[in-house]
Amino acid sequence: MPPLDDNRYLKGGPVAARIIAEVRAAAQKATEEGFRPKLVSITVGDVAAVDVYVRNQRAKAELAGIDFEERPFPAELTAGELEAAIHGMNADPRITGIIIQRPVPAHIPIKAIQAAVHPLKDVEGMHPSSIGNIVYNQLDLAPCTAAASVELLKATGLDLKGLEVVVVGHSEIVGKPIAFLLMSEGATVTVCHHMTRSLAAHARRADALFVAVGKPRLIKADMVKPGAAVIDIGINAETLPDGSSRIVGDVDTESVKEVASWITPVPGGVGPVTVAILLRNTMVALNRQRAVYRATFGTAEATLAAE
Ligand SMILES: NC(=O)C1=CN([C@@H]2O[C@H](COP(=O)(O)OP(=O)(O)OC[C@H]3O[C@@H](n4cnc5c(N)ncnc54)[C@H](OP(=O)(O)O)[C@@H]3O)[C@@H](O)[C@H]2O)C=CC1
Ligand SMILES: Nc1nc(=O)c2c([nH]1)NC[C@@H]1CN(c3ccc(C(=O)N[C@@H](CCC(=O)O)C(=O)O)cc3)C=[N+]21
Repeated sequence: MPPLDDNRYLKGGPVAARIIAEVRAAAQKATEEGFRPKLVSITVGDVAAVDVYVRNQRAKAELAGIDFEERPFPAELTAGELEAAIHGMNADPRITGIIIQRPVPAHIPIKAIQAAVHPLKDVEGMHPSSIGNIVYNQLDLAPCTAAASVELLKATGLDLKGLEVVVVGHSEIVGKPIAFLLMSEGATVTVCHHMTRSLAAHARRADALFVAVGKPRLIKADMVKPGAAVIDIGINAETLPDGSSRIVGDVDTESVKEVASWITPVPGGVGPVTVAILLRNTMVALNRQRAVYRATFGTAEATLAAE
C-alpha cells in the first residue's frame, strides 16, 4: 500500500485519538471519584486471530487510564465452567466490562456465553438486550465494530438522512448492527449477503458502501459509484509469495480509491476506531453501573434522616 497521504483515505487514527482523549478525561474523573474503570478480556484456547486486537485493546486502555486484565482459559474448558467464571466477574464490583474474544472453540455456544455477561457489563454490545436497544433507537452502547464503521462515515461530513447506503455482509456482530444504526440515523439501507442476486448492481447504487464479509478484494472499482464513501471492515491475513504475511480488507483498495471519494485503509481504518469505541462503551457501562449504585445505596442518608 502506498503511503496514506492521499486525502481520499478516511483514516481511523484521528477519529480514534479524538474518542480516546474523551475517554481519558472521563476515566480520570471517574477514578478520582472512586470508580476506576476496568476491562477484562476472556480468550478461550490459543486464538492467533485475536492477538492484534487484544494487544491494541491493552495499549489503548492503558493510554486512556482504564485497567486491562487478560483472563486466558484452556481450549478444553466447558461451557459451564466459562459461564461460572463470567458470573463471578458479573458479581465483582471492581470489574466494569467483560469482552469475550471471538472465535471461541466450537463446543462453546457463543450466543449463550454472550448472554451470560450481565447487560450492565456488556461493553461489546452483544447481549440480546444490548442488541435490542439499537432496534429501539437507543444507540449509546452499540457493538464496537458497527459503531466504529458508522463513526467513520460520519467523519466524512455526509448527511446520513436519506443517504443511500449498502451494507455487504449481515453477521450479528457487524453487518446487522450497522444496518440498524444507519436506519436509526435516517439512512436508506440495503443489506446484501451471499444469496444476493447481483451484488454489483446493489453496490453501485450506494452513496456509502460498508463491506464486512471476510473476502479479500471482493469489491472492485466497477462495483462502486463515483464519489461514494467506502468503509472497508474486512481484516484478512494474506500470505505473500515470499512467505511474509500482511493484513488486507475486503475492498480492492488500489482500484476503488480512484473511483470513491473516501475509502478507509486496512490497516489503519476501522480497526483502531473499533478499539476506541470499546473504551467509550466501557465508560457508558461504568456510568450505568454508577447510576444503579446511586439508586440502590445513595438514599441511605435520606432514609436515616427520616427515621
Ligand atoms: N475491524 C474490526 O474491528 C472487525 C473486523 N472484522 C472483519 O470483518 C469481516 C467480516 O466479519 P464477520 O461479520 O464477523 O464475518 P462472518 O463470516 O460472520 O460474516 C460474513 C458475512 O458476509 C456474507 N457473505 C459471504 N460471502 C459473501 C459474498 N460473496 N457476497 C456478499 N456477502 C457475502 C455472509 O453472508 P451469509 O451469512 O448469508 O453467508 C455473512 O453475512 C472479516 O474480515 C473480519 O475479520 C470482524 C470483526 C471486527
Ligand atoms: N468479540 C470480538 N469482537 C471483535 O470485535 C473481534 C473479535 N471478537 N475477534 C477478532 C476480531 C478482529 N478485530 C479487530 C479489531 C481491531 C483491530 C485493529 O486494531 N487493527 C489495527 C492494527 C492492525 C495491525 O497492527 O496489524 C488496524 O486495522 O489498523 C484488529 C482486529 C476485532 N474482532
